Amino acid sequence: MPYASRKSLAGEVGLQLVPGNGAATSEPPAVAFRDVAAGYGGRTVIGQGDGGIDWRVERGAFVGVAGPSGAGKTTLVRLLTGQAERHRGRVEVHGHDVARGGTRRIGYVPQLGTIDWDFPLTVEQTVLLGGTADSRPTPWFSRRERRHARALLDRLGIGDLARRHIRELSGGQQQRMFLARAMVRDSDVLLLDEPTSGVDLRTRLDILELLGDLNAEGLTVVLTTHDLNWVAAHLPRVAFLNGRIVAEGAPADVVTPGILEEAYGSRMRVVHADGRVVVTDEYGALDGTSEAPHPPALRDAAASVTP
Ligand SMILES: Nc1ncnc2c1ncn2[C@@H]1O[C@H](COP(=O)(O)OP(=O)(O)OP(=O)(O)O)[C@@H](O)[C@H]1O
Repeated sequence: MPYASRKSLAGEVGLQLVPGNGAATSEPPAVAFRDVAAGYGGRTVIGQGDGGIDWRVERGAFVGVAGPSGAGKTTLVRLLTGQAERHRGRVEVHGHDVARGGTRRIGYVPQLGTIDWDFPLTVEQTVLLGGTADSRPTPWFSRRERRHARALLDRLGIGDLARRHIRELSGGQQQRMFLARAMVRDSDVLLLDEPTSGVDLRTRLDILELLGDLNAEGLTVVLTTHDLNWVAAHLPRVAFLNGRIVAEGAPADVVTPGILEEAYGSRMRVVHADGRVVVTDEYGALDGTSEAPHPPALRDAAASVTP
């Protein structure tokens, strides 16, 4: 189900969704970057120069962070998990400074390509280990923890794979396992680093549906992606990053040739057709990162549009 329809459904059952940044609330945002610069070995890769990154994600938002390779997307995510070198500024999760243990409410789904799949772990063990970042009295897991992990795996549709070795999973199943791992700590902010990479179209849609359900239940979702058309078609909000936040807003407002050129440094065309926004390269071919299907009307429009 597309995200927009899902929100209507949530509305029908009385769920109060915050559709994205800008919603009025007196509570601190789910995520806040305040004048932040960060990088590696002393080299600043985001927030260079005088202007650090100022960015906030409101509670209940569902936002995709897009930008070219090397733009700092993973670094931005790592700042939220306390794994990146912060050169200045402050990063907060629900008003708590990440540098002072504020990562407790963050659930993180890493890029699948960064995982050592030969590590001798079962699916259930991987999920359980997601809950052990805080100090625990015993090195083993309680029955309650196991039940919780099993319930999450069941909910994500892979309960029957709990005893399998992690290497035996498909890409979509791996994503679900890491989602369960991210949720096992009762996180209310989910961070996903490129969940659309290396999985097929069906799996992308399944992941989107799952994330939409979790978001409808109140979780804040922030993901990074290279897939512009997937973001434009399905997410309510997108932020473009290239060392700094270039623009942020609803796809219809910020997926524009000018902003794309500023973020990516190259000319792209943007087609509006059938109520959707589609990015193509300068020859009119659909953005190569996307496998999203597009109706013939979009392709015709893509072929005829001028930049
Ligand atoms: N561990 C590291 N040590 C040194 N430099 C790093 C490290 N990780 C990333 N970088 C550099 O930081 C910059 C930003 O990298 P980052 O991985 O955050 O970008 P990205 O937008 O996620 O890229 P991609 O889309 O290719 O994954 C790049 O120039 C990269 O080479």
